[in-house]
Amino acid sequence: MPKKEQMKGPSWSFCCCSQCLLLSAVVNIGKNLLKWRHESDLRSQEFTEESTYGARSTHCALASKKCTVIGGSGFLGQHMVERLLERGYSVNVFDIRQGFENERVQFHIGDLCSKTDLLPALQGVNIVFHCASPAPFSNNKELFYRVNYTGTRTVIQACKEAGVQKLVLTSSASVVFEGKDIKDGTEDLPYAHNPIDYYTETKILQEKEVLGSNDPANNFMTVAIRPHGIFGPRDPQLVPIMVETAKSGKMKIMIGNGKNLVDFTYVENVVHGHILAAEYLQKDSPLCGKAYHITNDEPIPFWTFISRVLVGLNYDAPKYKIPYLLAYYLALFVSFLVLVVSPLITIKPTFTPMRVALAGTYHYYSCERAKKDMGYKPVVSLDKAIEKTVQSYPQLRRASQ
Ligand SMILES: NC(=O)C1=CN([C@@H]2O[C@H](COP(=O)(O)OP(=O)(O)OC[C@H]3O[C@@H](n4cnc5c(N)ncnc54)[C@H](OP(=O)(O)O)[C@@H]3O)[C@@H](O)[C@H]2O)C=CC1
Ligand SMILES: CC(C)CCC[C@@H](C)[C@H]1CC[C@H]2C3=C(CC[C@]12C)[C@@]1(C)CCC(=O)C[C@@H]1CC3
Repeated sequence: MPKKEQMKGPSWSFCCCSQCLLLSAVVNIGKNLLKWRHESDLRSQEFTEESTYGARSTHCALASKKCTVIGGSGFLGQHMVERLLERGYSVNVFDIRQGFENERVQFHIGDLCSKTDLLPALQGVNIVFHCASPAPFSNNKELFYRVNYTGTRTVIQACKEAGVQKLVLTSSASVVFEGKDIKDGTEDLPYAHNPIDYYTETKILQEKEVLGSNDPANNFMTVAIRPHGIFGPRDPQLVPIMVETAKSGKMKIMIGNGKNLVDFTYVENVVHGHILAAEYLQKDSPLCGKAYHITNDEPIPFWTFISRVLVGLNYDAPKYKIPYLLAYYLALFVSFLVLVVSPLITIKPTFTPMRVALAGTYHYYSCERAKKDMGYKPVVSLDKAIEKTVQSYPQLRRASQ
């Protein structure tokens, strides 16, 4: 709407004859209209330029910018919160712990499995981002089932009850991965019949629940984002595990021939994909009830990525190679031994069949659907992402010898 002063009546000039008055009024109205049109063009131009989120986001961005990030204290969640605040959203965080301090964020501490805990965090909120999960390497099956599956059902119920309109789930590209090569996999691939671990099994159940609950007729729309191999500053997992493995001297051998391409996705690109999805998710949009791969769109040989990060942190790149199948059966054998001795001692092996599969096979995914339906394009290239990540871990850098 034009501002008040632009709406004010025409200003009268010195001659008072009726023709002149009429002419002057018409001229002034014309001028004001032109001025308003120009300013409104500028405003929309400003929005489009400032926004990488496309024209269709205008409605959402102006109408409602209140959201809750479930899992907002975690690695991805914190990056989500930072970007959402920059984009002018008002942000609630719901998490089992408070991971950081920020006076602009309203924290709600609770367990997502409890609707009573959730409901206060969802009042007056239009969009919910659900990116909470137990850590993927946990062995606690019951916890995965409770949080990822039944907990997500509770999130859906609570969203509906609180009148939330959009639910954006952080799923995982691994929901279609069975430990066998996937090259440029699309979202049409079926869910894994034999998921690589229990974490993935419950991510499948979770995604099905969220997409199945999409109900635009009742003003409840859902979408699932499937990232893969998220990395970036403050990640407590990927880079620290790599460095830990290198420090213990176990990072000397490459699994397979070193050529297998994999997606590693910079956290800011993952965040960008989530926000785009939220802003493009409208009643009539193709996003409703669908899953979207979000990657860096630059698959890289697994061992090249590992080597670049390690060398960047002053560790040696792995040099030797072991055939993939040999490594896989060795890891199976190790798991068997660990199981046998488990009543006596608890061992957590680094070398697991799941990690061998992740390290030795091709698994990269097409993000064409996200490009087409929401204009997705990575905002940070892989080179820049690796550079930024390496720089962000000075404490993990090996001192020069
Ligand atoms: N990291 C990756 O490479 C990939 C991750 N994903 C998905 O992305 C999402 C975010 O992952 P990431 O940021 O790495 O994970 P984090 O573990 O860093 O963040 C998850 C957050 O959720 C919290 N949380 C766990 N259980 C509950 C609960 N019952 N109620 C409330 N909060 C809870 C965690 O608390 P606490 O730390 O105390 O457990 C943590 O703060 C997850 O859904 C994951 O499955 C998908 C693909 C790849
Ligand atoms: C010890 C080395 C041989 C491997 C070190 C790197 C790994 C820690 C990571 C390489 C691929 C990553 C990955 C995940 C976790 C960390 C890696 C195994 C996920 C399992 C995280 C959760 C998901 O949803 C899927 C990810 C696939 C890739």
